[in-house]
Amino acid sequence: MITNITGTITEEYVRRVIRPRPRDMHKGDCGHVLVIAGSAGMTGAAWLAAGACLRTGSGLVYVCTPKANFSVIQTLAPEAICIEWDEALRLLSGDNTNTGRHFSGYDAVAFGPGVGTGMQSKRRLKALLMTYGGPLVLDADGLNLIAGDDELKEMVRSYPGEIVMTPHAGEAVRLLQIRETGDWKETETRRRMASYLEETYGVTVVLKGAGTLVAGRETEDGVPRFVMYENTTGNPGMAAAGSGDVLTGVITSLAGQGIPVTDAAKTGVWIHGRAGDLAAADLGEYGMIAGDILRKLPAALKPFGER
Ligand SMILES: NC(=O)C1=CN([C@@H]2O[C@H](COP(=O)(O)OP(=O)(O)OC[C@H]3O[C@@H](n4cnc5c(N)ncnc54)[C@H](O)[C@@H]3O)[C@@H](O)[C@H]2O)[C@@H](O)CC1
Ligand SMILES: Nc1ncnc2c1ncn2[C@@H]1O[C@H](COP(=O)(O)OP(=O)(O)O)[C@@H](O)[C@H]1O
Ligand SMILES: [Mg+2]
Repeated sequence: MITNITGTITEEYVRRVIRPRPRDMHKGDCGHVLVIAGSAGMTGAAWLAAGACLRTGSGLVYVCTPKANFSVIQTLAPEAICIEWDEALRLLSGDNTNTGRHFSGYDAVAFGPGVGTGMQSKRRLKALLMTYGGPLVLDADGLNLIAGDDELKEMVRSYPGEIVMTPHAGEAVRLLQIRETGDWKETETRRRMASYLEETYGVTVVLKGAGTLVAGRETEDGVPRFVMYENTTGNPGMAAAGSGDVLTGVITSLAGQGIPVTDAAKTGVWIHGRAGDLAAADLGEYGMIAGDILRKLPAALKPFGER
């Protein structure tokens, strides 16, 4: 297991990934994404993740959430399209009849924030892994479901497309089924967890927290090699409910815009942390909430879109 850091995620790097938009771009070029999130009492998780997709530049954002959440999400983010699971699955499997529009499929999908860990969520995650083969971001209850089900673990390992997992330390320990005796905040422990998760699941891993780590593979001279980067943005004001749901949306949006998932993960954590830093500068680390990080995403992204 490699625990050396390849480097840090810097503004210069982000500038290479997020480019000014071509003048003739249209919304079909910016990614159609699907966010599967929320449950009764957890509307916020769905709004924060879907809102972050919109604010990161996705062309079209579908939110799959229980019907009871629709009116809240349509009020907070009327730009998003709310759908129920049956329709999401139909579109995932390429059936676009009855949509009244041309629909060529989702460019990226997120699964997990606030969906719960019951049988219904488990069945849906299995159906998603079997039906969809594109870029997939797994967070929160998506990760908790995988941690408790060997069949899901195998489905993740054999998934034909690219996956990003975004655990916090508590979720990482569940996924690794370890009884971590070291300090979860200790640098070496965090690096070992990120590296081991990447190796175990064969996915890009975003181990969240102060100094978020991104572990994955990058190809050099045609050969994939293990890489691990540490983020340089963010602050303790982000230790607030829903901050991670915003990150899920940012990474999903970038992946849906065609950025390879390890780059989407690296760029996403930097932008998300920068938005958190802008929120802290305005409001302070005590009073800021996840919605403030979401509202600062445009300011965090703005310099990279300027010609
Ligand atoms: N408004 C909403 O709808 C919200 C919904 N949420 C959803 O609530 C569900 C439960 O997620 P939680 O993460 O709260 O619960 P978890 O039980 O997964 O994680 C919290 C536990 O992990 C421990 N932990 C250790 N290291 C940690 C670290 N570095 N960061 C965070 N926790 C660490 C904490 O002490 C705590 O005991 C998820 O589905 C999540 O998406 C949350 O995102 C909060 C907001
Ligand atoms: N002390 C900190 N410094 C920097 N970033 C932090 C800090 N605490 C939390 N964060 C960030 O906030 C987010 C929290 O995500 P998560 O634990 O999943 O919250 P939630 O599930 O409530 O949305 C992560 O992106 C994490 O990196
Ligand atoms: Mg979370």
